Amino acid sequence: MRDLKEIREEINEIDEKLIELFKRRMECAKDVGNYKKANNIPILNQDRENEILDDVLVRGGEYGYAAQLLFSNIMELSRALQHNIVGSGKEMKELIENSSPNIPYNKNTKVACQGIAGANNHEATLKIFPDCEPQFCKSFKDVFMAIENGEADYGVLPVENSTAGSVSDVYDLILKHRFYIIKSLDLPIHYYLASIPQANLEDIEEVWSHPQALAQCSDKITANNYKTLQSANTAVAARDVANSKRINLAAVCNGSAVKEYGLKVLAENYENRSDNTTRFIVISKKLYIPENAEKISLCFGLPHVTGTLYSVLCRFSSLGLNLTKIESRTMANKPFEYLFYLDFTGNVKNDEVTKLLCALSTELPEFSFLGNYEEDFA
Ligand SMILES: O=C(O)C(=O)C[C@]1(C(=O)O)C=C[C@@H](O)C=C1
Repeated sequence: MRDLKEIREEINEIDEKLIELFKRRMECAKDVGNYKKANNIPILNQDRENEILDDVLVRGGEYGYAAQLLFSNIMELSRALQHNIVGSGKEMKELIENSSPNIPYNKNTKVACQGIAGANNHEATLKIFPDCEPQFCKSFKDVFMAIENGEADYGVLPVENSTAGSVSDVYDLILKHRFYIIKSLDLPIHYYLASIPQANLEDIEEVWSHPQALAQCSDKITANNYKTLQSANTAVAARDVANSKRINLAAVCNGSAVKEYGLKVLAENYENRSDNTTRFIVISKKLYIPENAEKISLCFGLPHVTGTLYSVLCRFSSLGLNLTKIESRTMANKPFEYLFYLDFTGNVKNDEVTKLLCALSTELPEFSFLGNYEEDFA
């Protein structure tokens, strides 16, 4: 067996050559970039890349697939360099530069949320916009429509719960409308099992609530063998239980709904997990990027090329930006084609981040920058 020190010396020797070759290759890519700029030729040449990848697969022998991965990353870097030379993504750059850091708000600002008084959405809305009179909408879709039609300035929406997972309807609407996300709030959610004042815990046979709340409280509901019925939201469940006058019924709802609809608390902290938290976002037609923004959201489709998602993720991680969320949703009318929604840590004030977004905006189909915002914790 060879001595470790000796092998490492050989690796150092090879790396020295590799780095020189890599630098030479990047200089060539730069020259091609200048040529493409002068002749108005697109940066990406998929046929040329495929030709190179096919070639390295064969020449790489037993390391053929690894060699393909290496070269697809090298070409990704070479394209990134060329995008800089050409000045791709001007619109993206302007969009970011023209955004304002302060989110305007006073008590007359129109804020839309789904549900009725006492719902979790209402609570989140008041936490973010303390003195506002929310415009209650029947559905998440109506919140988006209120923004679309200019009836509301902002919309507050739940996107994810720590127990029950993503609110997929909201992600579908985000991808459809592509409004900007200008803030997020993590709100701890505690539930009560509540009934009309005449009822006792032993009387309960059936529980009403929103499907997400039923999922977040599934342990106790299942243990008690309760029948469940889905409501439009937790406050609607509370209101309907109050109106039903039935003693065998209870709602899973929050403290505001208990008060709002005069219910009796039968059990507290009904959620499966004590750290039960829901993440809400604020959407807006106008882009605001606060000074201390720390989360970047974007979405895109993928060209039918092996490893594209991987190489896009690599480009973020090479800038030290971590992926914190990824959702894939099927495209409308295109079975088995996907749109991706992603959250990364980071701030677009970093020049390298803006350059990356500019490059991606010209390379990826259906690309949208959805915002760069602060994350608050209630
Ligand atoms: O040959 C080109 O057109 C280049 O720009 C070079 C290169 C490469 O790095 O090999 C980079 C981008 C293209 O998509 C194809 C190939």
